[in-house]
Amino acid sequence: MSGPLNKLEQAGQAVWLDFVDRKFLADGGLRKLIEEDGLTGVTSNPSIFEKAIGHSDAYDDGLSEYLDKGDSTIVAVYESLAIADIQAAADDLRPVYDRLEGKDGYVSLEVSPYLAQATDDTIEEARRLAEAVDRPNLMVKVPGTQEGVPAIRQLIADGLSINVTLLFSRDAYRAVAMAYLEGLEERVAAGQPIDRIASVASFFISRIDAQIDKAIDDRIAEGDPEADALKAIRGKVAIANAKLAYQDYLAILETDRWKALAAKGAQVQRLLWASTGVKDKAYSDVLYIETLIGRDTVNTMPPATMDAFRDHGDATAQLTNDIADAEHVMAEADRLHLKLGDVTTGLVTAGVKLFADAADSLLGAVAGKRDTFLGDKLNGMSATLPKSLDETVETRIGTMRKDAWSRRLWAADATLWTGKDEGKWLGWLAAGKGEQVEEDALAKLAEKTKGKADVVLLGMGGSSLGPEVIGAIVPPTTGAPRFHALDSTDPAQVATVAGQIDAGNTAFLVSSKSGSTLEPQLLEAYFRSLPGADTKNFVAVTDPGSKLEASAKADGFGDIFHGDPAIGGRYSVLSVFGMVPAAMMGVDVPAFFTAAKAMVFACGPDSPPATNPGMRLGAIMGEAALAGRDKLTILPSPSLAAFGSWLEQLVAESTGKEGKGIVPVDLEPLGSADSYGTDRLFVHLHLAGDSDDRLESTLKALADGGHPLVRISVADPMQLGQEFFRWEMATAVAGAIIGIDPFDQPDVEAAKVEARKLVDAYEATGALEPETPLYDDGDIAIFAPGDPEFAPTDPAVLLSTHFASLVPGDYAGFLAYIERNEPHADGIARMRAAVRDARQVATVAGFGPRFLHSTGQAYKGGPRTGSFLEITRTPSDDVAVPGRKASFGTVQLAQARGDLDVLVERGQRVMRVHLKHDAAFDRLVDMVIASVA
Ligand SMILES: O=P(O)(O)OC[C@H]1O[C@](O)(CO)[C@@H](O)[C@@H]1O
Ligand SMILES: O=C[C@H](O)[C@H](O)COP(=O)(O)O
Repeated sequence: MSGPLNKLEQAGQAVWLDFVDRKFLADGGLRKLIEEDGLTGVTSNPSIFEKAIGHSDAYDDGLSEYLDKGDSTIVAVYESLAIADIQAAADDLRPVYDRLEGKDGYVSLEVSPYLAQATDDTIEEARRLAEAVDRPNLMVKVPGTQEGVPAIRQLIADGLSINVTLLFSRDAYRAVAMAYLEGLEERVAAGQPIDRIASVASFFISRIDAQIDKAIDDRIAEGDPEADALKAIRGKVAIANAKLAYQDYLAILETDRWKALAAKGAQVQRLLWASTGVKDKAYSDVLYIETLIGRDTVNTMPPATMDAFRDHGDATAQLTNDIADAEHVMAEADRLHLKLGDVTTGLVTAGVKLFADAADSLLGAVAGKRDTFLGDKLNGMSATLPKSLDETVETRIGTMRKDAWSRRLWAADATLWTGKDEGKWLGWLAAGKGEQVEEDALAKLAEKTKGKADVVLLGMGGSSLGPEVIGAIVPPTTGAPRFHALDSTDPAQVATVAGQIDAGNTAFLVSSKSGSTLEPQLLEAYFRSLPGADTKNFVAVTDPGSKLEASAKADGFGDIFHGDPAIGGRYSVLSVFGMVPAAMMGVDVPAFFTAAKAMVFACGPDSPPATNPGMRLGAIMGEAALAGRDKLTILPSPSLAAFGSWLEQLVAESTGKEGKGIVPVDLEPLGSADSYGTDRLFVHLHLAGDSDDRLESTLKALADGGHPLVRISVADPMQLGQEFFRWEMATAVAGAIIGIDPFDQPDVEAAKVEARKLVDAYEATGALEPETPLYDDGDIAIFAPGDPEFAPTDPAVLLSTHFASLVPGDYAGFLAYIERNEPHADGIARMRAAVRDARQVATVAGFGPRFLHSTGQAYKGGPRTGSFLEITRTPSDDVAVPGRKASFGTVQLAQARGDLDVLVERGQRVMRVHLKHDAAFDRLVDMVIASVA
């Protein structure tokens, strides 16, 4: 053969192809080039794979095969495809490699561009890729950044063949040339062979001209007096730079250091001309080939450039011609202040970014294909947002991608948030993969619990809400015990649960991360005192070293499970705090995690924000909050109604602080679309099979009316774990956008301190501190200690004044320290609907003390837009706490008063209505509804 491409070989230059594509390989395209054009190598980069994989369906068969395994990360999927191509190309080139005894015949695969600034990670990744590709004619491509240089030295010393990429300056080239020599010297010193180690230094051409030429054009357009001199070097700087780099190469060959290595069989590190497709169409399409032909060099050509050279290239060697001219061009560039140094430095950063962008886009494309493949095994999500919110969300997603939020979140980078200790609180990421629980131990516990009639969980907030939601939504196996979560000091509620069980045939679960929360302590004392209760049937779930762990051990609990201290309570549902109760209530935990995995991987570090369901939802929540839509209104389909009580703790306690945050609105009765203000973000969670016509038509009306609406679809209740994980990620992301630490709860302790003070005083004196009501008729009493504006008067006036202060953007809260039962929930719902419709404000409600460990943080620390009606009552049948003077009823009242004091202190509006007997509740409901009518 004697075409121009073949002639390059005679001039000492190797022809490589800067392109990979599955179909091209499968069709024998590469073998044809090897046979007909004398091609001896192939290069790839993230942009090349992005074009190949991201924009064609040629890879879909391979993709399905991989995705079938179920637990592949997106990077693993991408790598499997890329590696298969690289192996195929390496196999095509293997005869060349063998014939040339390892001097050529290489295929290059680049390390992740995300690692270009990390030496150790680059080393690790290069070793891993070399092992995975498992071909002697692989060159691992490593960026020649400052951090890349020591990695290159190490990898050469390891015995890998390395293609150093992203070289733009002679200084950078000389640094990697030295790293190559050092790596070889290290091997020689260790008595290892060096003759099969190949390396190329990829020196980029066209990207330099693209920058310099643009600067020249701008200067000429501005009327620069040096226009002629500038024009004279247009399109010449990159070539001159490369020619001089080649002179540097020749100089290295003259050193004794090199000669010593050569004597041991070392191969030269060839300069490879990369980026040789012309970017300025005004230039000859073979400009960056013809000018750079010389001995022991490589030119890697994009297919079009290769075709052009085959067609009309001139293979005369010119690389060492006109060196003085090259020096003159460089001197002129310097004199004309074209700042080549800055350009080449900038190109390295831009080059890393460009490849990272391509990788993001590629991973996004793979993620999209993966989602399609998974179908409804991955819970779906769609959003209808008003235009301005949609734009800010997309802009945010763009900056999140550029700033690598997916990777940084998984890498526990606290600078995503406030830069404090957030990095220590990300154990929930691993928990999502099931890494925090031991399935065998749970299976044993499930077996042990099977024979019991009931399981009663005693715990608060993060230690009870997740299990309660699982119990309400996920179907247990048949014959499993009934499950009760008790998170109250309300005497009636305690008595209700006690009345439903036989303590001798019940498994009790005392659940507290800190192991020092008051309520589970009191409840444990109470249930252990019931006839038939046996501590062997008690299980503790707590963090290692807690007070609960010590007492459970001392008291002979049947089992103790340890939580992960790197997980905060509200993020703990996929750890033992959710999974121990799940196992006890008969949920198939391994199957639950298998179903959850699809979301965990979809939200993985390699899933760019646009295709990362947790990140996208977090961006919507965060941006909506910043735009004043800070009331996250949860509208589930009937079977998912319970989900909100877990979600509201996560969102409220995580984001509601420093006067900022998101106020979750759960279980608010559905209103007409026009009863909602512009401070709402609606989220509809839908379980397949559920239907609710009124809800559906309201959702449609909301979206049509310009309200933001996120719709989430869950195909199967076993996929509930996906929602736990999605929302954890989303909340962490929303926290980052809002600018707070989503893992602390700075305002929760204050109410506990106030309640403790009152209880301690009670234990000492036998009475709670007296208070003076504004109104008392023997049925109800009203207090408003925080507001001096209130004078003793008629209750109707007090209530209407209280609600009259609500303006759009505010929210009304009903904090009810009474039994959580249906009649109470109904009454509260009626009051909420009346206030919402009358004042066009969001309404929230919580039963105390349950909500104190959940949404209470946001009510105290979040936006100061709340106006609360606290409801307390004198219980008709109080329940004593064994070993204490204070009864459950007294403790509950102390908690309510402590809560009120702190709300007042934090500048929220609050009025308290005390019911002197249970029947007064209905009267209160009527009075509230009348007060806003
Ligand atoms: O599991 P623990 O330590 O008993 O805490 C229960 C709940 O109380 C809180 O600390 C709030 O008081 C929550 O964050 C937590 O989920
Ligand atoms: O190794 C090859 C390089 O990655 C490639 O030549 C870069 O070319 P570009 O500047 O056209 O992206």
